[in-house]
Amino acid sequence: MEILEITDLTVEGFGVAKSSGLVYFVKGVVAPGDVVKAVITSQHRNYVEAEFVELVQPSPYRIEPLCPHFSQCGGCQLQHISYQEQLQWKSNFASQNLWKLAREKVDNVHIVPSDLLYGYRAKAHFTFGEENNILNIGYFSKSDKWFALTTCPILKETLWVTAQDVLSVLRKHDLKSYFTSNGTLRHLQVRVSLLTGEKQVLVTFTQFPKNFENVAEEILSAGISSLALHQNTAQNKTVIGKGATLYNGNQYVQEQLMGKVYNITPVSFFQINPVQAEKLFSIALDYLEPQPEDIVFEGYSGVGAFTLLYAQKVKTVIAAEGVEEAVQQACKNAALNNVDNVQFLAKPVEEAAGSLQQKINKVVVDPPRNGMTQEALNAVARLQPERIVYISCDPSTLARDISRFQPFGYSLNHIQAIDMFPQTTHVECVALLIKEKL
Ligand SMILES: C[S@@+](CC[C@H](N)C(=O)[O-])C[C@H]1O[C@@H](n2cnc3c(N)ncnc32)[C@H](O)[C@@H]1O
Repeated sequence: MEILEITDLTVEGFGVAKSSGLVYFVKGVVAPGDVVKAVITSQHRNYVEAEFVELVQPSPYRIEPLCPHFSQCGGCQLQHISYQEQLQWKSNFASQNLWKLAREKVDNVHIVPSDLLYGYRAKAHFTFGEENNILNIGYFSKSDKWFALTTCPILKETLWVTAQDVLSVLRKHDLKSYFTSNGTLRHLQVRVSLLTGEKQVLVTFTQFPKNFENVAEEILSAGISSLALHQNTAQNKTVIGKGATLYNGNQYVQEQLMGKVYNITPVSFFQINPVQAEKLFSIALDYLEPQPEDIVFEGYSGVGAFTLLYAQKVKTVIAAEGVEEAVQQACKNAALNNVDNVQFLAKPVEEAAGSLQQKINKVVVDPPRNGMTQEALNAVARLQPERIVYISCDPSTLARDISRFQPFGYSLNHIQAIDMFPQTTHVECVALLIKEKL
């Protein structure tokens, strides 16, 4: 048995400790500042894996987690430490990555806190399963076992109530779950609009029930304005597959960001915490410093959530997004907001950035978690924009990409983090890269 002082947490929520020149990764509910007893589970050349056994001395940052599923769930890795300490962890995580991967020294990356510590998520997806033979909604645990939910406090209250209403309808129809009972019901996704209060539901099946029209009608009559039933036969846990989608009620719900309105379908990517997204985008807007003569290239533009916020302040925007459906949606959103100076390209950034004819003077990128490919990054750097605004949901891939932009003459000028997902280890950042004048 080892006695270890936990000094940090990994993104997965494992404790980090150092002892006798070795780094320990400790599984279990531990907090920075804890002194714990742990048992070694495997030994590697320069690190050791261990499992928490008992607390010797609790960290001063420890608090009682609000959610009864906390130890099992794995979705909220930081719920047991104070909010101030969560923010500190996120800021350190960004600083450490910037130094380790890009040799950019930024002490205490400024982080914008969230006003809501719980009840902030406007969209969630659940997996169906049975507990004591009763259909329920749940999540997969840290050890990949399905468990039924009695609550999920990071969700908006109306979202949770809507999920329960849909569940009641499905229970009446005696449907069984795919993942625990070989039935047909797979996932339930719910979104609530902060702008209109509309509720949007997506139910996925391996096979539609024979009476699906009745099921749809009953779900709609529970106060849901937009419903999609989707068929997915994939033998994995993906929500959306290749099967048909049947829309009932409205195809869209409307959401708003900084005065712009967006139609969102059940399969569109859209910010799940619109309040914090506005803070994120206003920092990105500051960094972009849009001017009437600017020609901007935006990569990974999704449904145009950020694009529409600055387009009318610049001359032209060329925006590239890899998912065709999102591009169609972006065009509709532009029209809805009378924005007519954006050309949306349904192309990967790798291809789009390399084929531009115009001189681009500013770039915005908002890639997925794994960051930019070297090919996309080269194509963007070759445009030689004077500034690049990089929106990122993973400080480690952000730092890696900053280091890849450095040989092209770019360096980090400003960076801020925004807490979009309190209680979790997710950190969103906006960075401004400026091209040095030779
Ligand atoms: C983090 S989202 C950003 C979306 C948008 N900026 C927003 O806030 O709504 C990343 C987007 O990049 C798209 N994407 C992923 N790889 C891509 C690629 N190689 N080229 C273009 N778009 C890509 C995804 O479909 C997704 O819409």
